[in-house]
Amino acid sequence: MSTLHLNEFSDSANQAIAATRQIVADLHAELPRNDLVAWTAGNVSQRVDLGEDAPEPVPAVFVIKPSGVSYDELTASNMVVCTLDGTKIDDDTSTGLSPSSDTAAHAYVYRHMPAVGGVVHTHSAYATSWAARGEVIPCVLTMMADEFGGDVPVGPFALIGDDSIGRGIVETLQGSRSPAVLMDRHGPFTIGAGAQEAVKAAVLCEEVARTVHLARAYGEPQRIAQHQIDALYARYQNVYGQKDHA
Ligand SMILES: O=C(CO)[C@@H](O)[C@H](O)COP(=O)(O)O
Repeated sequence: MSTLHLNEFSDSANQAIAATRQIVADLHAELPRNDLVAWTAGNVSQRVDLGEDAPEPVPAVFVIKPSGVSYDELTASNMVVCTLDGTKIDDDTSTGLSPSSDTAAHAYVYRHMPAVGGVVHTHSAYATSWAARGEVIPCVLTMMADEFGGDVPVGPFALIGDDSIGRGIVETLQGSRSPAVLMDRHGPFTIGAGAQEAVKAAVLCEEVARTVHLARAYGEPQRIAQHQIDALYARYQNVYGQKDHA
């Protein structure tokens, strides 16, 4: 198939893509702000559903950062637009501006988890130290029950560059309440309804990785009973926060 260009999409699709490029560029600033990344090693993406405006066979695209570019230099105009097979479209960025090296993993998640609208990857220090040991973070804090609905699971060891990481994320998170997976000896990947929710999960994943690590330095924290985890999860997911307020 020849390279798609943005001008093949409808006006409303272009507006949705432009808005998403701004959202994804802005959310990348949260990674260094929350101390989740070193240098350029972390990325955020968000799906754009094109609905009835889709030029067949492209029902959705996603927006992700270019690889290896400083967070300070990320703007809406250098966010890369890809089809769900991970191919960059002609998106008015330079042809030399390659998407993140984790693009194939994000694309695999979008293809296999239709409810997921945002994906984040970081190498945040404490979560990555659990990943380095291949150790599940046990649900010993109410915040974990709230956000993750249980333990933060570990996914398989997988090499970067093809579908392997994406397959590991999907295998681990499909059917799980957790929006975070610690990929074995790599680091955390998080998902959400949109990129903002996935960034939130990345921030909270690092927070619970840090606090459980600190707790274990002085003792053996106890896992919360399953019925209490279920009650906390139900309350946080359904009652916490403001109604009709992002
Ligand atoms: O884990 C790795 C590399 O080992 C990746 O997560 C990269 O560190 C992400 O960098 P970008 O290509 O997104 O800039």
